Amino acid sequence: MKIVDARVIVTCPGRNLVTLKIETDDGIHGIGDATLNGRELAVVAYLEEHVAPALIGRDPSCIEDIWQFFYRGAYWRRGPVTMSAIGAVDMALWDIMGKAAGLPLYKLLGGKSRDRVMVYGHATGHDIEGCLEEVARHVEQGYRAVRVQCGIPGIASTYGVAKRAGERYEPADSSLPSENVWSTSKYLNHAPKLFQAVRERFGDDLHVLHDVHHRLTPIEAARLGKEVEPYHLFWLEDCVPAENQGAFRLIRQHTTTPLAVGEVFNSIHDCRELIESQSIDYIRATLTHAGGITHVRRIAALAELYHVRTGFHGPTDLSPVCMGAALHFDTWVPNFGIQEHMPHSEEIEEVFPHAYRFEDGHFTPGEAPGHGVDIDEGLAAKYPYRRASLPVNRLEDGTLWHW
Ligand SMILES: O=C(O)C(=O)C[C@H](O)[C@H](O)CO
Ligand SMILES: [Mg+2]
Repeated sequence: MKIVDARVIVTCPGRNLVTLKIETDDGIHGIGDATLNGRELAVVAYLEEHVAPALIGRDPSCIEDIWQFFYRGAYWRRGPVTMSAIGAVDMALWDIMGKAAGLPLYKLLGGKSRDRVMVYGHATGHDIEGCLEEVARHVEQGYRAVRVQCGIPGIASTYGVAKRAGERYEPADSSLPSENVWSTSKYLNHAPKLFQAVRERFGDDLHVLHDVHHRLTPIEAARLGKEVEPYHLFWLEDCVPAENQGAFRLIRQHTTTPLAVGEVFNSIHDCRELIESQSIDYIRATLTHAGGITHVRRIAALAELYHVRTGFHGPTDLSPVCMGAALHFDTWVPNFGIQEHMPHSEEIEEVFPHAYRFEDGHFTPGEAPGHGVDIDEGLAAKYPYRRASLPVNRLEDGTLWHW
């Protein structure tokens, strides 16, 4: 089998999504997600100029060699643009090989380690009461695990809170970055009250998660982790920016609240120290942004040695293609923890027909060969690209902060 075509499809059914489609001479095609939120066209250019032409004529079954070719062979290693491009190629090749073998991807990876994949949904509210209503809605839908985020008194807007009640939260909310204001002290005073209210209303069994979105310093994160211990969070996510992996040791020394990190990581080198020092509990690096299945399974294997489990990033800025591939990975990987789930809009679901299904707080990947997700190119063409940027964040005195 040989690759005869590789092309990039950009579509914006409510948000930009980038898909690589690889076709072979025996009529099998595979697709991969290459969406890098707010920087979509950078990956498109990388794929179109440097990757797609070099794929033509290659044997798609040489998944490892093709991965090495684009990683080592590029000389300029790592980074979100390169690794998202490699991730899309890798996902598409696994899809092709699953279809060629007539097997769902999880069987190629090593088979089922579980019957279904637990996911967490997002509850967001302008205040604690609004958030509790959203938690209740998720519980009614069957979710066993819910991420809770709410507005902070005295701060006009913050990460994870939808503009209007009942609306979906989409962070890439304007053409150029909108500006948020942040106050660590107001946040730290308020956040524990939310978890207390969730426990009082929903009891002990619900898994409760929270995303700090990189805003604290290590000692502030240590304070938060320690203060919220009575509420038994499933995890506290991205409590500090993680360029300094050693910083997590300090947080770890102070708290038993489980820590999750890694949605912005692109390679095993971004988390090796975090994992080996046993400073975290969940690794969130995704198939799309961290070099695809071939690379993320190396991360998962390292993590397994240190009792670290997977908790893949799964926002709407990753397409159903990534979600489908992730659900196969989750079904197989021995050290699975949880999978994030932000439902895509109906328009997006129509553009990407898929075999995966939600039922009772869990997903199953389906039995279709490959990852089980396809793209309706005719429909995709009806939604042209629109530039959209993630916000930036400033402290109350104007200092640019982590968003
Ligand atoms: O889903 C999460 O945990 C996020 O933090 C979502 C991110 O803000 C989003 O993917 C940025 O593109
Ligand atoms: Mg996050």
